[in-house]
Amino acid sequence: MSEEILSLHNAEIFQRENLVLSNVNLSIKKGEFVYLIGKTGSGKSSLMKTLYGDLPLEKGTGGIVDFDLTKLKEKEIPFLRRKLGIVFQDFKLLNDRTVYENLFFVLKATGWKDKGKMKAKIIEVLSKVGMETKDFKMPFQLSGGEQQRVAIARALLNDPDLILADEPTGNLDPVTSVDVMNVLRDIHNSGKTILMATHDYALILKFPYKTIKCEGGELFEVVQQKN
Ligand SMILES: Nc1ncnc2c1ncn2[C@@H]1O[C@H](COP(=O)(O)OP(=O)(O)OP(=O)(O)O)[C@@H](O)[C@H]1O
Repeated sequence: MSEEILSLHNAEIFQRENLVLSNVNLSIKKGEFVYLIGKTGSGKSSLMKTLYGDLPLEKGTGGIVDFDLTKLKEKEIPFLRRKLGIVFQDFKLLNDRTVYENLFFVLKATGWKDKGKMKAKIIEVLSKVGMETKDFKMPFQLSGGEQQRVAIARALLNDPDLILADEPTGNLDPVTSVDVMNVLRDIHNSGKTILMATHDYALILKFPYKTIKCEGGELFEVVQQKN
């Protein structure tokens, strides 16, 4: 049986005192690609935030990589995030430094010391997203799709066990979205586990993977029709 990398049992997801999702049961195994879909405001981001320790898991049980979400302490959150690669809709690159420096900054902050190894790692992850020739550019000199590629490269730096992508194509046009999705698919095909929140149904049809839907305050697995 393959290894479970994320599990939630009877979890309740809150935004402060507001219950957003209840009775949440979710299991993701190593190597899976899973979509989290649902209308705006249905709770996708709240669930993602609970998974990376931005919202506490107060009811139910949950485990992600090697961490118990019910017992997660403030000081453990950076260590949890090191095992996760997180990709956001708005890229969140530092605009005052180059692509290379953005990635170098993360490596330094996560304890890397050897400059040669850091350089090799940066080239490795940029090559995975096809951005190795643009390492000297500032983020604002890149298109949205290129910025998201760099953000995906940044998420790969510490060889994460799980990638959480919250609407990674939300700011991109349909053609660029497919481009970025091709990158995520290649990363998945190389063995990575990915949970991606999206409301882009066209992408799901083009890149079909297991799909979980947030609706009416609960989660359901969507059974995809085979044509
Ligand atoms: N910081 C907050 N404080 C209180 N309530 C919030 C907060 N952020 C979101 N909510 C509420 O929680 C519910 C779920 O929001 P969430 O952002 O998780 O939805 P979503 O499915 O990710 O939506 P979208 O697709 O628009 O990002 C909504 O009713 C929203 O109004």
